[in-house]
Amino acid sequence: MRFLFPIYHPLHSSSSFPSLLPPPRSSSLLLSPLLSFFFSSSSSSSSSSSSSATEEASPKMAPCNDGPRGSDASNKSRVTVVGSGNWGSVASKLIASNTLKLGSFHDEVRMWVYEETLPSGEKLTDVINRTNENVKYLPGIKLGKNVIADPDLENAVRDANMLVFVTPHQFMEGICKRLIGKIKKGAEAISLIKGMEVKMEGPCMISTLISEQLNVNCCVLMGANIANEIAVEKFSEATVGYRENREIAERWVQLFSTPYFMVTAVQDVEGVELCGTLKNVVALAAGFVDGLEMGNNTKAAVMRIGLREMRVFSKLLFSSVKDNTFFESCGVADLITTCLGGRNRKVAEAFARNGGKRSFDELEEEMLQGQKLQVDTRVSLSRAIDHIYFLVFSSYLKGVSTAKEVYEVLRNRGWLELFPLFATVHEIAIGRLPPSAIVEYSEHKPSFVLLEEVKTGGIVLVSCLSVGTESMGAMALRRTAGLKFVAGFIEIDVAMRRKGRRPRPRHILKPWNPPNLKGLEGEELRKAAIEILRNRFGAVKDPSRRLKPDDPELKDIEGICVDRDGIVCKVTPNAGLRRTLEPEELAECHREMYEECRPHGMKALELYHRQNEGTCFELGEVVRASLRLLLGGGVWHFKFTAKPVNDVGSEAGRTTTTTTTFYAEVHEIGKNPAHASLCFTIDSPIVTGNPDFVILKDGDWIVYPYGCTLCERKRGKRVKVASVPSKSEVQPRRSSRISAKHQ
Ligand SMILES: NC(=O)c1ccc[n+]([C@@H]2O[C@H](COP(=O)([O-])OP(=O)(O)OC[C@H]3O[C@@H](n4cnc5c(N)ncnc54)[C@H](O)[C@@H]3O)[C@@H](O)[C@H]2O)c1
Ligand SMILES: O=P(O)(O)OC[C@H](O)CO
Repeated sequence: MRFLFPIYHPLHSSSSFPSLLPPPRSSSLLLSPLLSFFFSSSSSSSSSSSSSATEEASPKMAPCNDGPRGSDASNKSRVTVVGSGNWGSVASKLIASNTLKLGSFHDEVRMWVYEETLPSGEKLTDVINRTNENVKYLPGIKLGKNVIADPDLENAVRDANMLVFVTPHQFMEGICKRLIGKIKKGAEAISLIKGMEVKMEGPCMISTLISEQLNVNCCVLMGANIANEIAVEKFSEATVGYRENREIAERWVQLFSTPYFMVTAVQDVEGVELCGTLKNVVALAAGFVDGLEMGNNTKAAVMRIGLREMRVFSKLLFSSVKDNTFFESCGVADLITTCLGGRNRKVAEAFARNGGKRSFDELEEEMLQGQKLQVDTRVSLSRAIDHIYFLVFSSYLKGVSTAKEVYEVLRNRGWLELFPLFATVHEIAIGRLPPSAIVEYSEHKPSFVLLEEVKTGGIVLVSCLSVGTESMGAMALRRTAGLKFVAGFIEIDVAMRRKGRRPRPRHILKPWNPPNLKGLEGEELRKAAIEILRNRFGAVKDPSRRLKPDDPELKDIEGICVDRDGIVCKVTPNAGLRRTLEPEELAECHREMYEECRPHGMKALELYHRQNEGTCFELGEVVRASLRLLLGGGVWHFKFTAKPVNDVGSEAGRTTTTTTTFYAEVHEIGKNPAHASLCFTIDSPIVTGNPDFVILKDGDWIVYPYGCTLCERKRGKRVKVASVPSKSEVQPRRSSRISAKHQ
């Protein structure tokens, strides 16, 4: 028997496999107008069954035949495969077998070939078209007579409605550039490429690159798919990841599914793509273990840790990534197959056997027969540059370049210690560590645990420099450690800055701060903060000293972060912020905070306001009340327009209409809202003052710090225009104080 378990394969319901699954659904989804670009009216009226991509992955129920073969040719989908390597050729074979059967596709499948001259002197394209075999990348396998090799990229894609991208990822940027403006309007794309690009702005998934550059929707298809095995029709599975349009995902499922290639769809493009990408790094680790003959238990351990790093990394990069995706073919199955039988594993094993003395490039060239680059001296200059780039900077061995790319991300985001396996693999690959280091990182392991603890309500110690940075601290944490909500803060303002100026102590203390910090200001606060550093981290032996960014005493504190002004601005022993955010990132944090949190905050404020009509509150109370109403922690952002200052008793009766932005943060310790604390900071070019606030209502919210000074900019200078009354002058008419702390 070929399979150990019964399988219903819907595309071929005549399959001899017994069905365990429900019968195929009707084809109603295929009739959707959304798919009109795919389907002719005749094919729509087909009585065949449809596949249905569901949010939860489920075996697809694609029709045997989605329309009569005689469908109107003008409405049929044309498929082009961009790429013709080992997997590209197998993908073309799979697709070609289906386009012959499915009425809504043109029979012909175009396959773009990166032209090469074979040792015989013939062009690879000509040989493929003559023999129906990719003699270089998939020898011995007939692709199907309807696969037409085309060396002209622009020509190959011109008429395609469905584009399948399957080249080594390093080439995609160049390919996309060439294709801008050349793609048919309304075309759909899918990427089979395992890898990612790391740009200045951060990591970029290949599907995103394709979508953005070519202005197309792009799904992904990944899975446990060693091409040579699928080429000889050994059973395997794959996962299509889609963003929103599940009907399009179904169409891809239909195009790829065969009795020996079972495709399911999940609504998680990033998750699927990251699985396919990151498992290559783990496969290198597995190869090192094999090369060192460490045995199966060690290999399994490396795979488990690798899977965990894959999941954490993916979720930190994209909060939308779903856990279930890791149980699909693209996840654990691809990880296993690659760690058992992939090329990455194979070359990594040889690397370790050679004690890391022979480079990956050298081994790859020697071992991956038929799948390595041969520089063609007759290629054009741009091709030659591509070749050189390819030889120098990249490798067919996706794992090696992906390990480097992942490492870049980890380093940029301060996550290196959170991902010891990923980091170690790269360091071994570049010769910085010996292969044996693959099992020597266990001391870093607690980082994971603590990261997760933080997520579920642990305490993060944060020290912030100045007004505004506490919000940023929260956002920075969210960015660098991927925390959805910051569980709690202790803020300490440890040092002051600006040369030549007397340090101006500021403090923003949380009600739940440890007693030794509460109410402290200035020098006292600084000393207390240093005490924390001393006691908790064993740093800062001389408390009278000002801390510096590169202070040797801070060097061993995990997670220390020093801000641009040279102030220790954050200590997160385990949460992951290892650097100061760049200005653009700060701006991004502001934006995120605004977009994500504003609706909740405004809703809460409005609700509270309605319940307390005409009352004058402290902002803190409103926020505390908001917290109670929403029963949640988090970081909320409020934006207020400052009203004429005479509303709050301006001296001169002058007005200012500058928009002022406040950030209100609500922190939660554990899940108990009664233990919530809050802080709020003001980030405004016009308002200075201490962090107590008054709100007056006059058609709109007006929020000012008590006793603040309102200024206007005149000829570049700040000029005082009004003072807001002090707290004692503005007594709330009705105080509904809710002591947020430890009630
Ligand atoms: N091979 C597999 O088993 C397998 C399985 C699943 C996914 N994948 C993924 O599919 C993608 C393609 O891999 P593959 O195995 O088809 O390729 P491959 O490694 O077998 O072949 C490399 C391909 O790159 C082409 N190439 C060389 N220089 C080029 C250039 N300058 N510009 C454009 N193309 C150039 C070659 O012509 C060849 O088609 C990769 O992302 C890989 O991770 C591979
Ligand atoms: O041979 P590898 O290591 O490139 O892996 C091949 C495929 O990605 C397995 O799914």
